[in-house]
Amino acid sequence: MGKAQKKTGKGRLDKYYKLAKEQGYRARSAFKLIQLNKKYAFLESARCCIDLCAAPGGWLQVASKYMPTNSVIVGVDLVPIKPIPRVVTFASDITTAQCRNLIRSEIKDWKADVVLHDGAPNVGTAWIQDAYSQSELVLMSLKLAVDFLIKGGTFVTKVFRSVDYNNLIWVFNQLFGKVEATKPPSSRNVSAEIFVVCRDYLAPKHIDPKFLDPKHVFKDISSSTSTDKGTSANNSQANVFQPEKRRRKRDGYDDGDYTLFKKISASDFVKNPDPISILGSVNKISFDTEEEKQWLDLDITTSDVKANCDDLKVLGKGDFKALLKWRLALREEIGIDLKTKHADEITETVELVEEIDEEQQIQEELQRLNTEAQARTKRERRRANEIKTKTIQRMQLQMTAPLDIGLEQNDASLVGQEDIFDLGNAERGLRNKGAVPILATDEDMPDDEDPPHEASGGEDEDEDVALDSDGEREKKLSALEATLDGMYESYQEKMKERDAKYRVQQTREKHGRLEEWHGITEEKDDDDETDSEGGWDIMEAAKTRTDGDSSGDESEEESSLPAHKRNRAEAVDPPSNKRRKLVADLGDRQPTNPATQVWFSQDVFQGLEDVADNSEADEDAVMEYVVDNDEEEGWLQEDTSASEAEDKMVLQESGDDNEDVEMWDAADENIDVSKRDHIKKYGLVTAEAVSIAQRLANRQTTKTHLVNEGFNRYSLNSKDDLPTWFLDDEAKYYKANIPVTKEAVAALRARQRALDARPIKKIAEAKGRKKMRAAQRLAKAMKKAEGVNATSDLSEREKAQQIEKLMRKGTSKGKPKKEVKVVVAKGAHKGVKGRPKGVKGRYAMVDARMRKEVRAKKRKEKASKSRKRS
Ligand SMILES: C[S@@+](CC[C@H](N)C(=O)[O-])C[C@H]1O[C@@H](n2cnc3c(N)ncnc32)[C@H](O)[C@@H]1O
Repeated sequence: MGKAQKKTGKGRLDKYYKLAKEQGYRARSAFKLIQLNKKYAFLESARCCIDLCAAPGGWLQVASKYMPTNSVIVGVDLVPIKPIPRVVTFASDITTAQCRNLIRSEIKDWKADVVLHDGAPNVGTAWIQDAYSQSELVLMSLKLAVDFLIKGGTFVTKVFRSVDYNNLIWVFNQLFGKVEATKPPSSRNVSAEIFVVCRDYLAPKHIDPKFLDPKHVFKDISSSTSTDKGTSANNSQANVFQPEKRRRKRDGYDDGDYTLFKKISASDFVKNPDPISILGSVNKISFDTEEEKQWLDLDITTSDVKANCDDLKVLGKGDFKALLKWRLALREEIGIDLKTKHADEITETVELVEEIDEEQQIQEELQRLNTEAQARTKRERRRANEIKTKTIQRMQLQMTAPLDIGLEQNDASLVGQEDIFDLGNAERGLRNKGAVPILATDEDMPDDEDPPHEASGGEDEDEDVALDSDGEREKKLSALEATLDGMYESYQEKMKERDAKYRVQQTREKHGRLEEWHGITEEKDDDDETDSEGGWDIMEAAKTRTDGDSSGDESEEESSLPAHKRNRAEAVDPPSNKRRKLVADLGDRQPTNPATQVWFSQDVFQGLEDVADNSEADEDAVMEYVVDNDEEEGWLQEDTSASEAEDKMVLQESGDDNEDVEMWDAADENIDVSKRDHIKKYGLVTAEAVSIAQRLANRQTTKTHLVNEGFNRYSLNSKDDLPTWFLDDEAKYYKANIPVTKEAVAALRARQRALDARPIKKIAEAKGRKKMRAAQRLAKAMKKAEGVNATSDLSEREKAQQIEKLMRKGTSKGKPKKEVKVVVAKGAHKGVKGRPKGVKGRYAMVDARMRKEVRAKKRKEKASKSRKRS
């Protein structure tokens, strides 16, 4: 789980949570409705919508956004819902007649085109009031829906896969033309919730009340559950002893426990008197406590047992038996059960074993190994199948809204799949790839610890003798340069780490260079090996590294080299000084990694090669990696924002219809076009560029003149084989000085100011709220003033005074914020918990440093004010 993800509550702060925050939705569930609507498109044409169980209002926000203006939207929940523009809400229990009457009075004789229900009992603050179970709530919502829905209308409801699921679906099918159950991508995988979209309401003249009566709808199941308590255990037994053949009685999930994943601690499993039902009902046996971890080190806990404990849902009969045996052995080991074998019995067994002839032993051993291997392959195959099914399911459910940003990355069911396209890993992989030749070069070198320039005195002596003096000097020189380069790079690294200013400068420089850089110039290197590396390789490498965690090893290996060797190695093939363009044709390469194979074995990828052969357009099915680095100009993406400019690697998946994504093709590279595109999008962004443009516009210069100016002593320098530090220095100081005009700088500043002044959405909303409150205050004051004016008890003078007072209040800025006393947590206040002594009213404990910061801020403000005045 990533850092940003909250550890508790199913990692609540997932991408949809963040997206919801970003887009101003009150609940992440809003995306479920967006995705459902994307698939079934019921909101766009709806004129009236009723949302049952609507708090906090995420779905209402979506409805109000997607439904036509002037449509009627009504939201009901046990808890009050904060106002939403164009939406009427009230607090009521959807299972009551009062709720029905409220809706009726709201929509009058209209009929609803859509009825939504996302209710869940025991959710929200009013959970105590929830008397109904989820399924009953669904039925209640259906009862309301059939009352208000128009013929052909749509009812969307959330159901959980429980014992009642099939009965509910059956009822839906009686009342609607089309009933589909679906799980939108934003619905968490661990949740057993499913959304049923019932379309084409049949609007029968008479509906048998039994259809909507929980007693009748859920009768069968409840009777079976009450009489069949034993079957649940039997079912567990069946799960364990006939995992392949079993016909599970799909009881669904326990009420209130709608998670798909169940875990039990090893001690619970070992100590529980009914291990079989545990094996049949949980997904994993975990070893968390110290004692349990010690059990992992015991001989009886073989690697097979560990693997089996990890995922019980994929085990076969033999595996379950092995687990039960292990449990018995462990119980004996830890003294829960008495040892059954006496010492003499054991001796006897040993003697017996000795008697068995050797060949038979080998046969048995072979057979055992075979069975084990078979079981393992079977397990692997089953796992692969499961992964494949889940992937396909996800792809089917995946909708192409921009919000569907990928699949859940933390889903354990997609092991391996998520990191195929993990850019971070790929980047690391690439770096490590770059390191491979480095290490290889090092290994090829004589196995001594001497620095390169001293190597000639070691085992290389014979070779050195053969060298003429020039060659020798050259060799020494290049070795020296390599060392220098390495040292320079590590110096830069250290500077970067230490000096914040330097970092800012670097970033600025990078940004500065962004403008100067016009696309990807193919830097064809002599080093074919690196150039021929495709994006595929990188992905593969990244994947392998993640799997085997070898990246750490390699980098460790690298860092374990002596410093001078490392430096030399980097100098031999300085990966950080190259921008590589890696184009991988998917058709050319065969994935070797099983996870990758699973990914590409999906139906959607079938026939890709054929199509690629036939159509030129499909060459776009190429993944393009562009690797950049700190020293070189940044990657010129569409967005030049600081964070993106700092991204070192960008993966683009291009397609004909995707105009947003530019395809950088080495063969079809057109610097001018990309430059023009960039200018079109962002305008001129450097003072130099604006100055030149002004000169051109004012006819102070001509195109030919500019072209001629481009050929100068700065542009014709060959940069081949020059050390990095020298090139860096040159980039800083050795460049043509293009004159900039005051106007150009002013124009750019003005543009930046305009950009800065553009309020972000939140600010705009806050301003809107403020305005609305001010208007409300004024309206209230005016109403009161009218009242005062109308009274006959007051004299005209008193009336005027009161009205003036009221209007002053109405136009004031609202209640002044209560002053918060700042208490610095030092001296007597240090470490004080609760209210510090002698402090009255609202207070805030602050760090001493914070006060300094506040003072510094005030000082700065004061200074800037006085500067403005003068
Ligand atoms: C998952 S939330 C709904 C979220 C909502 N769709 C949204 O997007 O903001 C479930 C809601 O059902 C409400 N609820 C549960 N039982 C209810 C009942 N009997 N009547 C009305 N609302 C109920 C809860 O108060 C809770 O707010």
